[in-house]
Amino acid sequence: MEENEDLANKKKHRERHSARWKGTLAVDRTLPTTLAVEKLKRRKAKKDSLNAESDGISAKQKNPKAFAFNSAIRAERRFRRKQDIETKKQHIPLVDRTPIEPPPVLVAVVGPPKVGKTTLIQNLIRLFTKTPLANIKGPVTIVMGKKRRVTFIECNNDINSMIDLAKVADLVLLLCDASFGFEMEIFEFLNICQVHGMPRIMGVLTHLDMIKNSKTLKTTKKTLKHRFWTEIYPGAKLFYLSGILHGEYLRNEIKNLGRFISVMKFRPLQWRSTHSYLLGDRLEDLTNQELIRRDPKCDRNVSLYGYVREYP
Ligand SMILES: Nc1nc2c(ncn2[C@@H]2O[C@H](COP(=O)(O)OP(=O)(O)OP(=O)(O)O)[C@@H](O)[C@H]2O)c(=O)[nH]1
Repeated sequence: MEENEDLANKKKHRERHSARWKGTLAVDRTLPTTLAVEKLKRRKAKKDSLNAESDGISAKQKNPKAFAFNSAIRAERRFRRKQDIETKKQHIPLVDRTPIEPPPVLVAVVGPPKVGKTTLIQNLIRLFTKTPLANIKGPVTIVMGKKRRVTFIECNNDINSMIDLAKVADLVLLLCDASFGFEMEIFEFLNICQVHGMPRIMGVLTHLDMIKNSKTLKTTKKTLKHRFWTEIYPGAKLFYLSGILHGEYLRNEIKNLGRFISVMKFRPLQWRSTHSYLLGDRLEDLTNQELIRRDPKCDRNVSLYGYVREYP
């Protein structure tokens, strides 16, 4: 009887109603989730930094082993790089002495005969001025941007012109007939450039449409590119003008080349800073015509227009 009374007094077992326990949303609370781990890590890092700050020592000082380098080679490289940067800072920086209103950038178009120099200059002039220029006599200066004027000069195929232009050109467009390959003139010009401070040089491959086989075209482009890189420097810019249509190069390719020239930055050259020069791009004879008529060999008064590029 007593036993029965005890059982009646005891609470009855009740089923759990929570969904977690019914199995549908059961989550093992003992396993930490990635979020929880992240949170813990962050809390620990904060605590560590606070501790370090309070002690007045950094985490690196506190636990140097954790910050020791893993690879001796990598550490050596890092050290060498740091030293290089420090030594570089010790050099006297190159002073850019270009005036506020700089003279036009001089672009020399160099290459063997019949390679397409005149056509290229004409196309570039047409692109920026929207006016075709049929006859090109001497240097042509055009405006390429808000702050950039460019003078194009075609280089004659003689050594004197090459030497003169190598001394004054800011940028050289080195044209090469891809169906023929690099010619002697190109190597000659590069040698001349080398002793005159080496201006910026960009290669332009023309007559690519003469190579009909696509496989040959691909290999030619590749070989010429690598040959060009060995002569200038690996990675030197080389443009491809893949064909001519109605006497003009493809508009897109010319646009690309023009854009490249218009935004190009020029480093001041050491050689130029010690060799001032005057570039006359226009010449006018002011002598009295009557005097010339009387004596064709009389002394002449000549007026030269151009820019003095003087570096004090
Ligand atoms: N098929 C083809 N013909 C071209 C290409 N580039 C130029 N030409 C032609 O080659 C000929 C010579 O071009 P020019 O621009 O006069 O060459 P140049 O280098 O100024 O010649 P010189 O002033 O005599 O040294 C022209 O008839 C052009 O149409 C090209 O990529 N493909």
